[in-house]
Amino acid sequence: MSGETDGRSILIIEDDPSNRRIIAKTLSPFYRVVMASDGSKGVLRAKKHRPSLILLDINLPDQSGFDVLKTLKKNEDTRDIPVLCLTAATTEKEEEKSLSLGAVDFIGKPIRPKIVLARIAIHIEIASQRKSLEKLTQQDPLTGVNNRRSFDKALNDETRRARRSHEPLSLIMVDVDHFKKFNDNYGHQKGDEALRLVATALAKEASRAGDLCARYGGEEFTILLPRTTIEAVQFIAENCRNAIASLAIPHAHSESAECVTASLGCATWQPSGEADAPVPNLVGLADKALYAAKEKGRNQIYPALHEA
Ligand SMILES: Nc1nc2c(ncn2[C@@H]2O[C@H](COP(=O)(O)OP(=O)(O)OP(=O)(O)O)[C@@H](O)[C@H]2O)c(=O)[nH]1
Repeated sequence: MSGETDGRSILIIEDDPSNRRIIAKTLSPFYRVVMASDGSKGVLRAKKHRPSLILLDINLPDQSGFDVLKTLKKNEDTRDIPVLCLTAATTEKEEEKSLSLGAVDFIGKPIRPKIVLARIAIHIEIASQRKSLEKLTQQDPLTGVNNRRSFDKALNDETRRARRSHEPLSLIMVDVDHFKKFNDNYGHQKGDEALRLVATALAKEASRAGDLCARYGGEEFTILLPRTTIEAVQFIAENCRNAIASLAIPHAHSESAECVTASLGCATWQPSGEADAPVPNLVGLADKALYAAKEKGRNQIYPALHEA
């Protein structure tokens, strides 16, 4: 262990002050330590601090540690945080219950500091490897932005969220213009480089929390914009178009400009509030708008054809 926290933190949910002190003293040279003396405070601090790991005492004054564990596992913000359970009365039943509710491990009291430290280190390492793997499965390897699979999932999640909140959901489809000619004249490696630059420029424009920029396939990208109105999406699309043209990647064989440009189509869904109202095919609508932008001469945006 390096002796530095590296931004990693541990939340200790334990009612016994002397145990809290021993654990905190053991951990503080290596981790930032946050403490809570009961289950309710523990859940609140877990949501607020999003610690790297939680040490959870099973016997708490206000509620059982099992209930805290259930709450943590149900909540989107805390469910992926590894939880290590602690208890004095180690019975097989308790141990089995903790693990089946989603705890990663179980430590019996009295606390043996070196064992606690070693187990924490193992579980933090596993969690960090899992995070890296998860990121890899969501990323397009060429450009580093989200991949199609990640986009499909986000579209599904955001559609459900928009239905619940009645907030608008917008989508932009982006297609690089005359890209076949770019590859044919400058080569595939230069083509790949151009796609990377375009992706980075688009990701910068879609940087609000919840926005998602993804490579939809080939030289086509998509931007998902929750809580974005039909007017706002056009503004963002125009910024994206401008950001790509401003890269000034020479494209002497384009019929639209002297540099790499893109055409963009927008679509917006404003949920009506009726629970069974049909969900529009946002990708299809944005694709139609994109086609219209291409037809009109490329290097331009085409607004949503109609409010879906
Ligand atoms: N370098 C590179 N090229 C790609 C990649 N994926 C797709 N392409 C190329 O993108 C080009 C897309 O060509 P088309 O679909 O004909 O479209 P276009 O030439 O851009 O024409 P318009 O879209 O009508 O403006 C093809 O030549 C593909 O080979 C990639 O990962 N790297």
